[in-house]
Amino acid sequence: MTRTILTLEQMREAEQAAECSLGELMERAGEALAEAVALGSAPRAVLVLAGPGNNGGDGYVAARHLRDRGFDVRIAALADPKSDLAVDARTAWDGEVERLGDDTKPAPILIDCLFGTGLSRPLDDALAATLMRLAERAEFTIACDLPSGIETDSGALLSDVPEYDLTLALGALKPAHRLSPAMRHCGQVAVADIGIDAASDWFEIAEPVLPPARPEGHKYDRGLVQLLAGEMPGAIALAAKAAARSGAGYVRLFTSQPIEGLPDAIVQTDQGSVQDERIGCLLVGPGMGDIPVLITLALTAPKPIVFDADAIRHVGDPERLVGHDVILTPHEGELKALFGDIEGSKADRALVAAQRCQNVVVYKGADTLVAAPDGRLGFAPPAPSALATAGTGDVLSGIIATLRARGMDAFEAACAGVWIHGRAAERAGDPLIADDLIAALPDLT
Ligand SMILES: NC(=O)C1=CN([C@@H]2O[C@H](COP(=O)(O)OP(=O)(O)OC[C@H]3O[C@@H](n4cnc5c(N)ncnc54)[C@H](OP(=O)(O)O)[C@@H]3O)[C@@H](O)[C@H]2O)[C@@H](O)CC1
Ligand SMILES: Nc1ncnc2c1ncn2[C@@H]1O[C@H](COP(=O)(O)OP(=O)(O)O)[C@@H](O)[C@H]1O
Ligand SMILES: [K+]
Repeated sequence: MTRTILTLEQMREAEQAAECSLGELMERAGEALAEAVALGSAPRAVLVLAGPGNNGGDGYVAARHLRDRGFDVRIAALADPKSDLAVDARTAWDGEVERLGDDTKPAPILIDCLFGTGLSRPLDDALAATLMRLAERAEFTIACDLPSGIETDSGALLSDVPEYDLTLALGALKPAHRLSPAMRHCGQVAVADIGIDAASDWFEIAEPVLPPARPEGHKYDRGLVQLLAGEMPGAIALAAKAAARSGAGYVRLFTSQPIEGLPDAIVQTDQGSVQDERIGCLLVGPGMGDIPVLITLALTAPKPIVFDADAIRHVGDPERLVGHDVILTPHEGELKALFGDIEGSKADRALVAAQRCQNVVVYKGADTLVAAPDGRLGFAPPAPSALATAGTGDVLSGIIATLRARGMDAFEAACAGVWIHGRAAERAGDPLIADDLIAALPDLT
């Protein structure tokens, strides 16, 4: 299922537009938090850390519901509640409230309700140290909405942040749940439906629906991927094999020097034209090296193109791509080489890049984003860090080129490719080499 992602501003608008009162939203949030804890653990000792805002308010509500479910609940508050809603929630809790500090005793279950989307500055050192200590001593840690210390729109860590077992996002995911470095601190991320109903162009990329192959179809129906080889045979071989194993009907490689060890089914030729009507998608960049003329050649083709790796560095001016049908797959360095320094969060940078070249941009990294020029932004679910090894990007561009050749729209193909790539990595294990991803592709495509 696709999960919506809302920024701080969108979240606040959605809260105001909700059909029920804000108090009711908080009641549902706290109840959902208690439910999540009860699902993860039999009744035992719980410590709720409550901040001064509405995140703290959620904590008082959760405490009440957990006590009703038989949990032995303590609350440690950083300060008295400041917001009206939090004051009401505090009033409805008739148990004791400890003052949070160096001497606060840990409990096996820790619920962090210190700060959520309203965090405006780093936690002070003593508070961050107390939070780290209590999280280390707990057996099950759960963050309400966001781990405290995380900036919701950028995913930045403003101070030391524990790694939680579970984060319960209220109403919708926030960008930080799917941006680095924050996302690795969230653990499993569940969304509580509290009655917020907001549409957004931002979402978490979900399992794709791939185009079915026509039973009576021929090889071109399944997609002809045309690769333009350059100087480095290893990278182009990975991309070609990934394209073939993603279900392309035909993978053809224009190369002046045949590459040894490729399956015979991948046709290698030094003849041919990028004008061939049957081409479903061109792929240029993996193993390209310093042959910029390949970009000029590819841009004469009236067909979709994937530009990866060296091809991205050699485009020169992003506006050169306007009017063409291109997917770009840059990592951080390649994005910077083509677009220069762009201000803002990774999400902002991805969208500015897509706008400037008027094409789909797959902005890779530990967090990968897929941006469209119309403002759609897909956030990849977490993928194994074992992907940080040479050649995995070549595999990704091969997958995306095939999905494009199979007839998927550029944005859909890019999102689907990113999702499949991450799941292939999960199957390949840790450590992995890029070739292992290819072996996992047939089951996923
Ligand atoms: N969205 C929804 O539909 C619903 C949202 N709900 C919940 O509301 C949460 C957002 O609540 P929120 O806006 O009150 O902000 P919150 O995160 O509690 O923190 C603000 C307080 O902390 C303070 N403060 C900030 N940084 C600080 C620091 N470093 N060190 C010390 N203090 C610091 C700040 O003070 P100030 O900056 O004003 O000085 C202010 O007092 C959201 O995450 C979700 O849990 C649900 O209840 C209902 C449905
Ligand atoms: N720490 C990480 N966690 C998850 N995925 C990662 C991480 N580092 C890199 N990746 C993914 O691995 C791939 C690396 O691609 P790229 O940087 O182009 O490498 P190469 O050029 O060697 O193939 C990208 O899909 C990227 O999103
Ligand atoms: K929190």
